[in-house]
Amino acid sequence: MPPLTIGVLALQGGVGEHTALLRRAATHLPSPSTPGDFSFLEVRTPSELAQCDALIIPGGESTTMAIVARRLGLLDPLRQFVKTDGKPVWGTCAGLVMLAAEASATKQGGQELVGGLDVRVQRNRYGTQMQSFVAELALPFLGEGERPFRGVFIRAPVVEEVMGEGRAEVMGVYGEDIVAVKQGNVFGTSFHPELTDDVRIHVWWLGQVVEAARHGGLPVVVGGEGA
Ligand SMILES: NC(=O)CC[C@H](N)C(=O)O
Repeated sequence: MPPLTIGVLALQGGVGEHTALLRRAATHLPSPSTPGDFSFLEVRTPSELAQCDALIIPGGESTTMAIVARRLGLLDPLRQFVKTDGKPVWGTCAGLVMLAAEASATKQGGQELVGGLDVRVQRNRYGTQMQSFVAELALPFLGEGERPFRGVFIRAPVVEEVMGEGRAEVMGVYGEDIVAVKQGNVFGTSFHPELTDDVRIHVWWLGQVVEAARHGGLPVVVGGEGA
């Protein structure tokens, strides 16, 4: 299999942290997925995006990210990457907001989204930066009997509604709140695994990317339109 190029959208937010954890995660994948099987690319232009087999959209500020993406001509290529090409994409925090079909608690006039997940998110569910917290999350997709994952929540969104025919699969909850969700090729988490030194979710996601490449892509489960 040719090396896979994993992009991290680098308009704003926790870019370096994701790249560092991806590099570490690559060393944990079972052979033949050795680190040499991957290259990592910070994505700022449509032509960089076109080189990627998979993409992470990091945390930051989704309104800013959308404005910058629009200015750089990246919004439509991102929509195509996620919804037409069906490439694996993972959004963390603001990245989850970008991948949602709808976002509430958004100022008048709304914000542009990429879409891909048939969900409505509520932004800033737990309040301001000052109300940031860490919570132990049981994440079944990491495997049976795995220890909890330390979820870092910073002005985090939650999935307040799974829309449509419920094609988005709930992957993790915090109390009653949905904080991890997956729909075909699209995965989103409310929290920031890249701000921990726990590689497990990055390892799991890279494993999904490798599987998708082996089988010619993950199923695209027609996602939300974005705003
Ligand atoms: N840590 C974060 O990514 C915060 C997300 C931000 N509150 C937003 O709505 O876009």
